[in-house]
Formats: sequence, C-alpha cells, structure tokens
Amino acid sequence: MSLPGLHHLQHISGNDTTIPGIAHLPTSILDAFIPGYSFISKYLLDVFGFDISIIVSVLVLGFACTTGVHYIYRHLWASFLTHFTASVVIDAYDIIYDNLLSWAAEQEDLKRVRSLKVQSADYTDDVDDLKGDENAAAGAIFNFNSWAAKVPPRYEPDTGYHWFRHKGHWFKFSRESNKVQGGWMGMMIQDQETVRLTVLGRSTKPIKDLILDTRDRNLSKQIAKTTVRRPSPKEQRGRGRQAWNKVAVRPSRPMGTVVLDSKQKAAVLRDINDFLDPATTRWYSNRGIPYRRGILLYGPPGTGKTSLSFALAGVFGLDIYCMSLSEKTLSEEDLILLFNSLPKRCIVLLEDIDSAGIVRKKPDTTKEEEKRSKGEAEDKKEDAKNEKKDESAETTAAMIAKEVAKAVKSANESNDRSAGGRPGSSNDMGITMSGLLNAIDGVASQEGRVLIMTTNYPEKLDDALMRPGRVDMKIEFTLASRIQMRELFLRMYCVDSREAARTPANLKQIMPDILEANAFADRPAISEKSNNEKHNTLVPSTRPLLATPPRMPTTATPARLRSANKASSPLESAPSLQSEQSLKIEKMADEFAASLPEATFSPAEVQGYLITRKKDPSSAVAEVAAWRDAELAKKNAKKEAQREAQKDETKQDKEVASEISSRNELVKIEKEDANEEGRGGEKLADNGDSEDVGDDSSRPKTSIPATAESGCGALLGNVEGVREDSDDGKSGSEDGDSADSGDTDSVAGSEASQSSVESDERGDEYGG
Ligand SMILES: Nc1ncnc2c1ncn2[C@@H]1O[C@H](COP(=O)(O)OP(=O)(O)OP(=O)(O)O)[C@@H](O)[C@H]1O
Repeated sequence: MSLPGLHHLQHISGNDTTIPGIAHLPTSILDAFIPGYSFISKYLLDVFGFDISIIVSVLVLGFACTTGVHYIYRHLWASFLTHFTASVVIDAYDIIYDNLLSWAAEQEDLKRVRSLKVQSADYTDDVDDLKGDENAAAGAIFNFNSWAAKVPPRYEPDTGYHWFRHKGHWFKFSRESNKVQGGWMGMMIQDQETVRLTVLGRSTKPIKDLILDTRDRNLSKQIAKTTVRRPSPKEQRGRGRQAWNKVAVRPSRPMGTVVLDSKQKAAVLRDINDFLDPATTRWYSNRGIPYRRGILLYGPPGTGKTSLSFALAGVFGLDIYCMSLSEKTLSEEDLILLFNSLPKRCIVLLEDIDSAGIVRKKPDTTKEEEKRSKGEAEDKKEDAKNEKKDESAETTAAMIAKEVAKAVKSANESNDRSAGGRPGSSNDMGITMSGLLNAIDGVASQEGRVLIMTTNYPEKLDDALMRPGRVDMKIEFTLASRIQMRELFLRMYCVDSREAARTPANLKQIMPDILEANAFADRPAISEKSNNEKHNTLVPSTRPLLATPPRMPTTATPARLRSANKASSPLESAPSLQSEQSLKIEKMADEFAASLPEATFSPAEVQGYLITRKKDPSSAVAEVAAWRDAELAKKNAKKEAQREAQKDETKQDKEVASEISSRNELVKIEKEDANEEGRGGEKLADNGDSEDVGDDSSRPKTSIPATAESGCGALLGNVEGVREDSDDGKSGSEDGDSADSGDTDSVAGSEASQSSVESDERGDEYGG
C-alpha cells in the first residue's frame, strides 16, 4: 500500500530510519504512539536489516480506525437509543420482576443467550406441581431428593443485555446489578438488581403490554396460590415493598376445608366481599371514614383461626402479610413502617396479639420511688447521727429489707413472665399499646387492608384495641362440636369432591345453602347505613358477632346427629356423597362424632388423630374410643398436675411469708434490745462505770449479723425456689391464698401481685 502523503511527511521530519520507497507513518507519530519506537526500529534495522515501520504503521492505523469507528458507533447508537427507543426499569423487589423473569425463562430467544443464571428446583414452586410416582410399589420409601431432582432447573438471562422479539417488536432485556446503600441508617452496601426493558420505537406501550402479558401468565399459573409475606430482616428493612419479604407461595386453602359455623363463615365472607367492592371505597371516602377493616378471631389454640385467615386470603386473591408482635427485633418504628408499607389491598395477620405483652405503659413510679428512697436515706442519715448505738441493728435490718425487696421483685418479675408478659415490660418490649394503635390507624397507615388479629385470650386485650373502627367484627372459635367433628371426618376422607371449589368466582359457590337461604336479607345495604349502625349490625357490644356453633345434645346418637345435620344444616353442607362407599363413610362419620365428647378436643387434635389414619376410615372409627380415653386421661393428669403445682406453690408462699415474718419479729426484738442497751449504757456511763456494762454477761446477747445472714440466705433460697417454680408457668398471682396480709410488718415475699414499690416500702420499714 502506498501512502505518498505520509512518505512526504517522513521526509519533512528528517528522521528517516526506514527503507526508502515504502509507505509508512512518520517516525515522530509512531514515537508518540509507541514510546522508544525510533530507537527500537533503528536497532532492528541495523542489526537484522528488518524494517518494522510499515507493520507498525498499519497496526497503528488499524487501531486508530477501529477506535474511531467504535466511538462514532457508540455515539450514534446512544443518540439513536435516546431518540428512537423507550424503556422501563423494574426493581428486583417488585412482583413484576418475578413475573418477568419467570416469563423470560420460557422465551426461546432468551433461552438461547449465552450468559444464563440457573435456579434449582428447590427454590421454585415447581416442585409442588410434580405428580407422585403412580407405579411405585406399595410400601416403597419416598425419596424427596430424587423426586425433586426431576424438576428441571430454571434458566434465566444473567446480568448483561440480550435482544429478543415479542409480538413484532424488538426488545432489549438488560439485567443490572447495582450497589446501593441500605440497612440501618444506610450503613450497609447491598446489591440491588434491576431489569431495564427497552423497545425499538418511541412508545412504551409494547413494554406495558409485555408486562401485562407476564402478569396474566403468572396469574393463570398462580390462580390458586396465596402469597405469604413476613417482615424483612431488620437490617434489610427499607421503605415500601422492601419492608416485607415473600416467604412462600402456597396453594390457596379452600374455604370448605375450614370447619366453622356456616353463618359465621358467611358473615365474614360477605363482610370482606362488601369491603373490597370498589364502590365501598367511595362510600368510605364520601363519609370521611378510614377505609380499613379489623377482624378479631379468638378462641383456644388449634381451632382454626389461622386457617380461616389463609382461606380468606385465597378466596379474595389477597396476599397475606403475617406478623408477630412478640418478635424481638420489632420496634414501634418498624411496626409503623411495616403498616405504612402495605399494598392497597391485602390481609394483615397479627397473630397471638395477647402474647406480645402489649399493655398500657404503667405510670412511671421509678422516679418517685427513687425520690422517696433518697429522702428516706437522708432521714436515715439523720437518725444514724442521733442514734449511733442502733447502728448495727439498723444495718442488719436494712440488709434484710434490701434482700427481701430484691427477692420479691424477682419473684414478681418471674410471675409477670409466667402470666404471659415479657420481663422488664416497657423497656425490653418494643411495642406498647399506643405504638400498636398508632401503627394500625395512624394517619400514614395504608387504607384498604383487612387486619385480622388472633388471640387465645380475648379478655387480656385492651378495650382501646377492641373499639369499632379497629375491630369491626369478632368471631369466636370453640373446641370442636360433634357436627364439626363429623365434618372433619368427612373432609378427611372425601377431599377430592371439594377440589372444584378451589377457585370460586361467586360466594354462592362457596356457601350455596346459606347464601341462597338469604341469611342476610335483614342486613342493610352498605350505602343506607351510617358507619356506627353498620358496626352495631356486625358487632354487638359485648357478645361475639354470632353465636358459637350450635351444640348437639351430649347423648347424641349417630341417627340423631344425621337428622340434626339434615334439619338445621348449621354447617356448610357436607360433600355430596353418592356412591355406596360414600354413604358408608357418612355413616362412619356419624359414628365417629358420636364417640367423642363435645367441646373437649380442638379441631387440630381431631385432625391430628385422623391424619394418622388418613387412608383408613374404618380404623379411625374403631380406634377412636381408645384414643379418646387415652387423651382424656392425659388431659385429666395434666389438670391434676397443675392443681398440685398450684397447691405446692401456695404452701411455699406461706412458708416464705411466715419465715419473713419471724425474721422481722426477731429484728424488732434485736432493735429494741439494742436501744435498751444503749440507754442502760448511757445511764451507767453517767455513773462513771460504763465498761462493766459492756462486759455484762448476764444480759442476753444477740448475734444479729449471723442470724440475719443465715436468715437472708434461707429466705432467698426459698424465694428463689418460688421464682423457679413460677418460671415453670405457675403464677403466684393466680394463688388466691397468698401470704398473710394482715400482718403489716411482714413482707409477703412471694405475693406475686405486689409491686416492687410495695416491697421497697416494706424494706424501708425494716430499715427504719
Ligand atoms: N375449624 C377448623 N377447620 C379445619 N381445620 C382446622 C380447624 N381448626 C384447626 N384446624 C386444623 O388444625 C391445625 C391448626 O389450626 P390453626 O393454626 O388454624 O389454629 P389456630 O386457632 O390458629 O391455633 P393457634 O391459636 O394456636 O394459632 C391446622 O392444620 C388446621 O387445618
């Protein structure tokens, strides 16, 4: 290749080290690109006679051209993208992100990309869709790992960008991972993924359509699934959706599987259905009423409160946000943030609301106490000056009082603990009642959510929490009635007939009988009633919304039971069983229910029994009497043990109290003696014979410190014993027969209901 211009340039430079006649770049230019070029090329030419200038010139020219073209291309492409494409960014914590990635994993164009990210079947829900091995031999051991290994892993496009075509449009799928500040005070650097979808063209519509497609595809896949979310770990908690973690997507629980009085079920279904109706939103806003709904589910453990909440989430296609107030890392600020980060429509399940130890903050007595004890300490100082001779007796008494107060305080604390509260109440516990109330109906709290609170002890709940507007509906759950037990039996052995009701589109599909019978004919239309009237309709002030499930007579026979079922149909109608086999099962269900006492076992217990015989209804019936007797014996033994424990506790309380009382008496006597001794000494001193008095061995001598120490040790031992007992769940406060309270000087050491203030006061009595 001839480059005459360059050749000319070379002559001008006057620094020619090359063979004349061959085109190349001037040495000065090459020197600028490659430092030391002229020296190297001269050396190579002199020693080997080889001219590298032409090769180097070509390489440099090639490099310059490529860089230039690349620069121009990038520049043009960037301005093309700016002016002729549209894009949308999707954050990783958004549901759209999940939808898009699972959609992308199935696109042929994107399957072909060379940079993929793989996700094993364990982390997807696909494992639930696998069918069991029907050819497995009877009794063959099921191996989950080898079964789950059949689910192919999911491949999705990795970080980087990939082009694909969808519905005639070209899209660019860019997955990016960025470092962002997060965590507490933004002190942690976290990875945050985003996907940017870009489409050729100036409109974002194709992207929006694509997002809708991915959502629809996901909906059709997840039609019968309920998404469960829990608060994110504290350090990852941020605003918005980051506050909540998706922990599971599980098959929706069919309403029919929750055995509950059908009127109660219908009431709650109607109520939530009305609430979610878009027209209701306007109704609320027109009247300035916060658009929220609160439901309290209460009753013994294992009676179906959580199950009903999940079934409701399934029926109404709502995500369920579960939270426990007893979670240690949950502060009031977190609670407010979590409530403020809820989506527009969802179910919030606040479980075991009583166990969080939510109590109104007690008046702060500590400071008063301190003041008082300070004042008293000063008084004591004065006294000490005036009555120096009482000093040793006083010190001893103060020691005892201090130890006793300590012991009583710790016993009280442990009693508090055993009574369900958290130790150190207001300091340890993050959530106070006012904090909870602020969160659930604070100004920034999200509207449109259904708050379901569950408790085993409704009587422990604060009235402020129960007021209409916070709790609009209460549903009581009871131990299983005979009809419920029959229903549980039928559901255990005829589940498949109910499968059709998994995705109901109409309330009638769930509860045909009750809704057709127009059970709510008297219920006013929502637009015709004021909110208060509405609350009154739904929540009688003290009674639960609806009566508990009707009880069958204790002497129910299978025949009576069946006729009662047919006549009143208080529960959702049982699965229609046509075949002979089904009639047989129905008969067995009657027999089964008739063998069990009412209101003794929780549905969970009955289900637990049935589940171990899930393929064998006959043995479930045959063995139920033996199971019942064994369970009743266990329950009675437990009750008896509790009674015994209570008795022991009372006895111990009394012993401790009487010991304290006798120590107290002893200290009093010592003190009086010491006073007398002092007075006698003074008199003798006046007579100038004081030394003899001190040696008077005829007077009874007391060894106060020794007595006091052993007394405290013994006393503490006893009180410690009481505390340990109460840690085991025995509450001293439950004991009606506490230490003799008539004796004002005595410290009723183990009386759990005493506050530490009281015990300190009594301690001061000792000291003074
Ligand atoms: N009424 C019921 N109908 C159907 N199943 C029930 C019912 N009650 C309890 N169960 C079964 O018992 C188990 C425990 O029920 P669930 O967790 O709903 O009870 P819970 O009242 O919320 O208990 P806890 O108060 O201890 O939280 C579940 O497997 C559920 O299927």
